[in-house]
Amino acid sequence: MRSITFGVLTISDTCYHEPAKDRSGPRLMALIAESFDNSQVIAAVLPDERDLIQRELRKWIDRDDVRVIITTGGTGFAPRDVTPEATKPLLDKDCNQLTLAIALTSLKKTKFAALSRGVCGIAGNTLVLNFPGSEKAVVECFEAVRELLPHALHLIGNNVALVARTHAEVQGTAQSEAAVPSPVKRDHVCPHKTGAGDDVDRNSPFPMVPVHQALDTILSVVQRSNASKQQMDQLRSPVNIPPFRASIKDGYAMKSTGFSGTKRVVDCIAAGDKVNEHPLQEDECFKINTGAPVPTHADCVVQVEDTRLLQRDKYGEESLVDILVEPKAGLDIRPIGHDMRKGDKVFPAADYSPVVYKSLLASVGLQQQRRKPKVGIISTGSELLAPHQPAVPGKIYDSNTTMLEELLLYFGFDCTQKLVLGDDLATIRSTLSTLFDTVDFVICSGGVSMGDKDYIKPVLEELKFELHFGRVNMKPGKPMTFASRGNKYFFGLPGNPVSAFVTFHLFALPALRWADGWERVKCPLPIINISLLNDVIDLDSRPEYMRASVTSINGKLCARINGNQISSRLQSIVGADVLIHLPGRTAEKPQAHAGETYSASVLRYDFISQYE
Ligand SMILES: Nc1nc2c(c(=O)[nH]1)N[C@H]1C(S)=C(S)[C@@H](COP(=O)(O)OP(=O)(O)OC[C@H]3O[C@@H](n4cnc5c(N)ncnc54)[C@H](O)[C@@H]3O)O[C@H]1N2
Ligand code: MOO
Ligand SMILES: [Mg+2]
Repeated sequence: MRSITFGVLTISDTCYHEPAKDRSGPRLMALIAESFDNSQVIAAVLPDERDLIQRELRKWIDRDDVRVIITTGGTGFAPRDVTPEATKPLLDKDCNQLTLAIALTSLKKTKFAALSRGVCGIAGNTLVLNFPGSEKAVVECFEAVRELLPHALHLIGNNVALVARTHAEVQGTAQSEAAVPSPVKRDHVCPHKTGAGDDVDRNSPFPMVPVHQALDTILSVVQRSNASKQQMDQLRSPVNIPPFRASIKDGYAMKSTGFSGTKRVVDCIAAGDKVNEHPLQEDECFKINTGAPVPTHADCVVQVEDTRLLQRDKYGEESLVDILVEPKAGLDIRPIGHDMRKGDKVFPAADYSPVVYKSLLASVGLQQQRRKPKVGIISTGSELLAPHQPAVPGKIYDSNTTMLEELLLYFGFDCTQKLVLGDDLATIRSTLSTLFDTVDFVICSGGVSMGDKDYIKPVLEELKFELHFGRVNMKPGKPMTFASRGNKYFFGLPGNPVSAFVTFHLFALPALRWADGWERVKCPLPIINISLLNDVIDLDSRPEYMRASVTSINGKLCARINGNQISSRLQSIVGADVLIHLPGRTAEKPQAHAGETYSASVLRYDFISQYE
């Protein structure tokens, strides 16, 4: 099934200079994704410059896959509002009635809609619609045309085969009848509420949301706790580091008021010794080791390399050394509290790395636990056997419980509960209704797709969870589900082991980090650009997250896909350094080729497998 591409063009001087201020463009993209399965969106932000707008529109109109362009902004009466003027010369046909439909819908909401001069028309095979710039107006205008779009595209195509296909594409179904399309579905009515599918509509009621939108939703729903940050902010050191004046070098401690030349070695001081308080003459010194306490009456250390041994006593101990450099006060001594003073903040900034947290705590003699989100893991499936059980016909070994627990530990989170449940409505219902008494997050695998034993979504609805999304436009991981009730969060990862692996990294991990107070930018895995080594890869209609291993070739990072990518084949995670992000297939770009650069999420710290 081919996807349909929408173009969303934000036209605003302000948004052009500060893209973060663009709310209407992203809102339109979200509306498109939730209304039309199998849609792609390309987007751009331009200033109110007629030539620039026209050039971008022309480029998009010339693309085969772009079937609808929606502009937002620049339709008003201000001198710089030129969107309609930029659009009109490109149109082959005016669509005045569509313009009227938008105007009538908007006028019902506000009389100020009369101040929008947006036009609608057809350019080549592309429908172009001018919407006003405000987010509210964009939602209203989209509502006015949403149900008309499938039929409009159908008619613009004017080709029976294309019409049928377009219809199927826009509806997100594989059916190819060319009947008048029914309105797109948005209601969250789960067909498996009773365990039996609805006979009339056998499609999922959940729109496929784009990956970035799914993550945005998660991070806007999950509450960010500053408990960890506060704990780090408030933690004061109970000790000085070093607690005594410590020698930085192996050498000789002496008085700087003395001189270079011959000195008697009066004693040897090792790390762990008490501070030596004996009087010291200017022609005397102590032999001393790195990390050992500098004697009270010495004020500098001269490293062994800058000395010469002159004599040993009868026991073989050094007795006379020649100091070859001028001793300077403070030389090679770390003063008390040099690295951290008693009462100082242990963490100058929040750092959530368990390595950092635990080692700094250890350095000041503390062992305190950090408050982290409480997480429970569930694997669902009546076919699952624990790895220690003997093989049984019809059953398979459960890899997800182990995988999810190890991933939590790897990323510094704990698993407080671990459960394996059969596909049984009552068990799932009763377990979920009590599990949240003790955990904040449940990361569950399986039971979220279209089977009559996929009970997760109906149980969540029964338990009054809000289902934020139930499908994501990605491969693997399509049935990925996220729900919440108050500050309790449920991640329904698809059961296929690789789907669970990928969706854990892309959604559950960022959510846990966010809940733990991490900065937004640090919540997802780090992303790098990487060059593809495989000759040709056929792109899927869904954006795909392929497991790949990284080779550094003359310093350039390159990735090779790890064999068969079917979501049941867990072996594809062996040696997987990154998830390479391949875009959904378009007519223009059906394949990925060697040498092309793609983004990739780094799965682990030691992420380069080979150097060439
Ligand atoms: N009619 C449709 N069927 C399916 C669709 C769809 O859109 N329409 N989506 C497919 C996709 S994509 C995925 S992914 C799976 C996910 O399904 P569920 O989340 O409901 O998972 P299950 O059906 O329970 O299991 C799927 C698969 O994975 C195996 N599995 C499950 N748990 C474990 C485990 N803990 N360890 C190892 N393997 C596990 C299970 O035996 C199944 O083979 O749905 C497709 N179906
Ligand atoms: O999306 Mo499913 O996760 O392809 O296997
Ligand atoms: Mg299933």
